[in-house]
Amino acid sequence: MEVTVGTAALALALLLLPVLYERSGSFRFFCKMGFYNGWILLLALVAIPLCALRGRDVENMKIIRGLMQHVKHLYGIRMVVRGAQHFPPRQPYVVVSNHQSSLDLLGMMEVLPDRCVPIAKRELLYMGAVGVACWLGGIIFIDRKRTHDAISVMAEAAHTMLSQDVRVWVFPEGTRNHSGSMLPFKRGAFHLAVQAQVPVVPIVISSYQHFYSKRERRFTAGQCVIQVLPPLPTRGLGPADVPALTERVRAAMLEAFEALSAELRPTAPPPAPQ
Ligand SMILES: CCCCC/C=C\C/C=C\CCCCCCCC(=O)SCCNC(=O)CCNC(=O)[C@H](O)C(C)(C)COP(=O)(O)OP(=O)(O)OC[C@H]1O[C@@H](n2cnc3c(N)ncnc32)[C@H](O)[C@@H]1OP(=O)(O)O
Ligand SMILES: CCCCCCCC/C=C\CCCCCCCC(=O)OC[C@@H](O)COP(=O)(O)O
Repeated sequence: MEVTVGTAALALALLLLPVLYERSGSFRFFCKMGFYNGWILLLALVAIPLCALRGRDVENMKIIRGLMQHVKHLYGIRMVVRGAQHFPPRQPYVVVSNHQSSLDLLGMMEVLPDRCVPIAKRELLYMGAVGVACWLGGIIFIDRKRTHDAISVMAEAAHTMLSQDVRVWVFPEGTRNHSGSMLPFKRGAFHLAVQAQVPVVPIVISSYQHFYSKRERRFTAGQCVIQVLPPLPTRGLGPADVPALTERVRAAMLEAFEALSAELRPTAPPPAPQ
């Protein structure tokens, strides 16, 4: 009898789910984000054996990129890349980009150059299969609570970039930022570029506000522009130049971010005729 009641309750709940999905924006939001995380976890399980054939290797980022590129279609997100010609050919560089949400992975995978690894917080390592896939992809992990250790890891990265022809992708805001602007930039990425004497390539991912908002629990289809800005050389610069370089790059990125936000903002409907 208990089994029958339980089964009936489960069947009813399953029947109600599509209704709830249709009627509740919040429920839809949580379903979409849950599926996003679950799907990435599943993709990581596919990526692990493929990447393990090489061991920990930057070339594995091509596998991760390839496996991730369809995800935007599942959500109806159209991605437009502008300025891809600005990527310097055949040389190491440091990419810096704004960081709004875990959705940034989609934009990153859209433009990720070959032999380019992100710098990520070490907590990602403990996300089960995702952590293992990230490790196999050669992602560089830093402990944000230990500044001295993080700086050592980045100094080592400067060496690796030159000796192994590797590019590095950093989110200089250091954390996700949903404010609709950009946080002050931390200087690690710019020290890294100056230490390795390689250019900084700024990338701006347009605001998600018109199709995604964590606060409002809104996630619909939409368009995202990924704008690659002209690289800034660092040859001849030293540690004393890092603050000015940081501010120059942030100002250029903020200007591009605001221009994209204005361009993509849905235009208000025309006023109703009197
Ligand atoms: C298909 C299968 C899929 C499976 C896998 C699925 C998905 C994975 C795929 C891809 C993964 C993508 C990765 C995801 C992205 C994750 C993004 C993140 O994790 S963001 C968070 C981590 N990143 C950062 O924090 C980078 C930015 N931070 C910095 O650069 C910081 O400066 C810092 C180095 C971390 C240190 O920060 P802290 O707050 O502790 O200190 P300060 O910034 O105030 O710096 C103190 C002082 O030190 C100087 N400094 C900084 N760096 C250096 C350096 N390298 N060398 C010398 N000096 C340095 C700095 O200038 C300050 O001094 P001063 O105040 O005098 O200027
Ligand atoms: C055995 C443990 C199993 C745990 C399973 C966890 C499952 C998680 C599954 C998929 C997660 C997919 C998203 C991973 C990539 C997220 C990248 C990201 O955006 O990181 C945030 C980081 O930039 C800044 O962090 P904070 O904003 O400071 O916070």
